[in-house]
Amino acid sequence: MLQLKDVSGGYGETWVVKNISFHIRQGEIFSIVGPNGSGKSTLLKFIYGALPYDQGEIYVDGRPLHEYSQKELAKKVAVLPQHSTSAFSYTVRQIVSLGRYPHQKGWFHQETVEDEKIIEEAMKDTGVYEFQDQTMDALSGGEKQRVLLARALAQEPLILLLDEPTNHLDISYQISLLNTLKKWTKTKKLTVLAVLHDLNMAAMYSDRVLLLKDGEKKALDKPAYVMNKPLLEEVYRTELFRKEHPIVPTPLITLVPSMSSSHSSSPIDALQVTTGEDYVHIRSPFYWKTLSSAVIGAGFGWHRHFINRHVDKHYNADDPASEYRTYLKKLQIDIADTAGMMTAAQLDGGKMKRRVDEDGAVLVYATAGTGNAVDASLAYEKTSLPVTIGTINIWIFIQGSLTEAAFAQVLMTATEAKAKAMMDKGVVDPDTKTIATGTSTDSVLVAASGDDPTHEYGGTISPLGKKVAKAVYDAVSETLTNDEIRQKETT
Ligand SMILES: Nc1ncnc2c1ncn2[C@@H]1O[C@H](COP(=O)(O)OP(=O)(O)OP(=O)(O)O)[C@@H](O)[C@H]1O
Repeated sequence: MLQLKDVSGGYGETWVVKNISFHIRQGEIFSIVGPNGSGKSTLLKFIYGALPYDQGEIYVDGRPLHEYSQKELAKKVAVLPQHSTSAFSYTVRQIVSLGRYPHQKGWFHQETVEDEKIIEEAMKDTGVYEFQDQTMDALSGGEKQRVLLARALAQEPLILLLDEPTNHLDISYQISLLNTLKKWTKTKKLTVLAVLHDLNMAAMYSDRVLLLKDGEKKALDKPAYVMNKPLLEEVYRTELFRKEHPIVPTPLITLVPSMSSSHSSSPIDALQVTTGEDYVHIRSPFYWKTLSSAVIGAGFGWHRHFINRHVDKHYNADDPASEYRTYLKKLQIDIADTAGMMTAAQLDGGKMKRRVDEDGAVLVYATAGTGNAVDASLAYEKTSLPVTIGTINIWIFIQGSLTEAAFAQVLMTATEAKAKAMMDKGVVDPDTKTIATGTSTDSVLVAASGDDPTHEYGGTISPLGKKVAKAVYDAVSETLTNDEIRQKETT
């Protein structure tokens, strides 16, 4: 649909675009990204004929660009430029109607019923229909942008060129615009070429991305390959991080503010433990990166308050998370900073274990009740829900940074160590009468202080895994002993 072969050019003698080639297929969303001044807008200007290029050739729908008259080109290519001067005294509808101009015949450019239908559809799709009778000067920057997009759509082009289309738009219109474009690539076979500054928008919506630097092609591929940390760091000359989007299969690029992440003393030593009537509170002066199944703050997060709350064995709330938030408010602890667990087990039976070596320190805190002990291998036979006290909560604080793989491996290591502790203590599933591997409501939290060292692995025989396994085994074994003693005392 749109092909560039070795295109170079610029302003006067200096080429700001150098030897660019690509072929965009029909229905594709293709974006151009790159730092300021890398030649993105200039390349777009070549394609819509606003600036002559010095070398190479551009083909639109298979035909060389220079063979098109302006009107012929306007039937195939519509543009939403970065800076456009719009006629302020015209109404929205009049501006959008201009999009039909290349399709109208005769001297008077009479609007047909078909034209009217297309104009209305374009206004509706861009959310400007309700102010169609207002003049452009009465609109905000974002609204004007949407009117100009409606005009470009009314043109019914084969190819839509957009230069930073989301510039003035609030986030809901950014998403809505890109969703609309995506829809049109499917329903109308529209081909989209967009200059985008937002790498995440480019990654989420583009089929392919061209990365430019100083007018040259640095990469041209699917977003998963172009959004490559070392490559982007080199091109943008800044430190950034790549993560995977939590909902859709696309990379997410994030920036890191310049903050010192090293702590003056051991981060484990900086943890303060306080005990209330019905809770144990571990607080830190700084945030820890956590992965947990806590009631509050589950999943990946950043926290500096860790609460293990004791509740009565008959505790029953319709919405435990909401009830827990009310509880934290009463304690005047900031919910956003908190990972909070619950247990009906006695908190004073909890155990803390610390392990230190040259690779840093690990602190494990565990509480245990075993009334709901389960043998995982026979859990499929169970039909009843947990009714008695019985949760093992394990918190693992690790000095250093963890890769995502290490987080996953630490969870495995801790689970294996817990299961072995249960086995050695002879904890039995009350239904199956076989050795239990955990309880049905166990919860775990892994927290990393975020400074040095970086732990690549957390498996059982890695330096980190060895410390975690031993500390979890010891903490769980001892808290199980306490639970056992308590049960004997109460029976
Ligand atoms: N009209 C012009 N006359 C002379 N030089 C220009 C002109 N427009 C742009 N340039 C220069 O060409 C280079 C590429 O500019 P261009 O606008 O294509 O970059 P860009 O990648 O779109 O940048 P931005 O992200 O800042 O919009 C820059 O060095 C710029 O200064």
